[in-house]
Amino acid sequence: MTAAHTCTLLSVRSATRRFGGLVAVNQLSFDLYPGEVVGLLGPNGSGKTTAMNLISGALPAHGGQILFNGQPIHALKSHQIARLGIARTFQLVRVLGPLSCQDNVIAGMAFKPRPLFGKAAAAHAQELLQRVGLERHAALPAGELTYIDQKRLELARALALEPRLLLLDEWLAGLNPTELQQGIALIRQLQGSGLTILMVEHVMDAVHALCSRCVVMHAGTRIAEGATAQVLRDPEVVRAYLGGEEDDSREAAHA
Ligand SMILES: Nc1ncnc2c1ncn2[C@@H]1O[C@H](COP(=O)(O)OP(=O)(O)OP(=O)(O)O)[C@@H](O)[C@H]1O
Repeated sequence: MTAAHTCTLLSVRSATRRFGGLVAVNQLSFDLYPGEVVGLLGPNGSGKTTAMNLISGALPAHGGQILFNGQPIHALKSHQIARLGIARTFQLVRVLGPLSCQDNVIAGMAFKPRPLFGKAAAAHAQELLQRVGLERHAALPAGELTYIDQKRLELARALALEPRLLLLDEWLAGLNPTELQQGIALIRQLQGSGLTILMVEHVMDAVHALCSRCVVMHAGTRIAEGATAQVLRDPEVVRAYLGGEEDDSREAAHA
């Protein structure tokens, strides 16, 4: 085993997922190393969210392996994967609207390896709310937050798991330019704390600012991987993005 292998945090190996005749993720492979922020890119429908769902256990894979810290996780349930240290946010924000922000974060703690209760949970929730800039809203029902603040709350709830790997699915989408800069700064802070982050992102300014490396998918397949600037100049990547919506070729090719 090489040195690179011994320090791999996540290893996706030929992961495959079909929906009927459609191969949404086709033999996808890539590794993540501790402390990296890596972009998972590709045009709409290329399989990015499905790949995130395979890693987090929201969907079972139909082939391949996913190892976290050397341990196979592809056959585990999502709550077991969360306990091992993988947390995520969703493309469409999922906060518990009627509950206070503090209670939303406490709900996230139920899945952490050493759950906290009572005052200890409340104090930790307050720390997490502070970390994402929501400390003044602890008692507010989550449904009353603005869109970016709901995103911040979802992040605090993911951090409540004390993850080693954070999966962000278009966390920066829909933010105005000021909010985007705040969001980028927040992700940078998380990276500074040693967290490893895999982010699906269409906002290229954010990808350039945050991701040292990118994996690019098209029609379910990895078409490029490497340093961000280099990958984004790759003619196949440019073609995939300029090509617009996915065609049906993978159905024909892989059914
Ligand atoms: N639950 C599902 N049932 C059937 N098809 C699905 C399902 N989820 C995803 N797909 C299909 O799988 C393909 C990949 O979808 P996926 O959402 O992973 O792409 P994506 O790259 O995340 O797209 P976007 O950038 O638009 O979010 C698409 O053709 C999509 O329609």
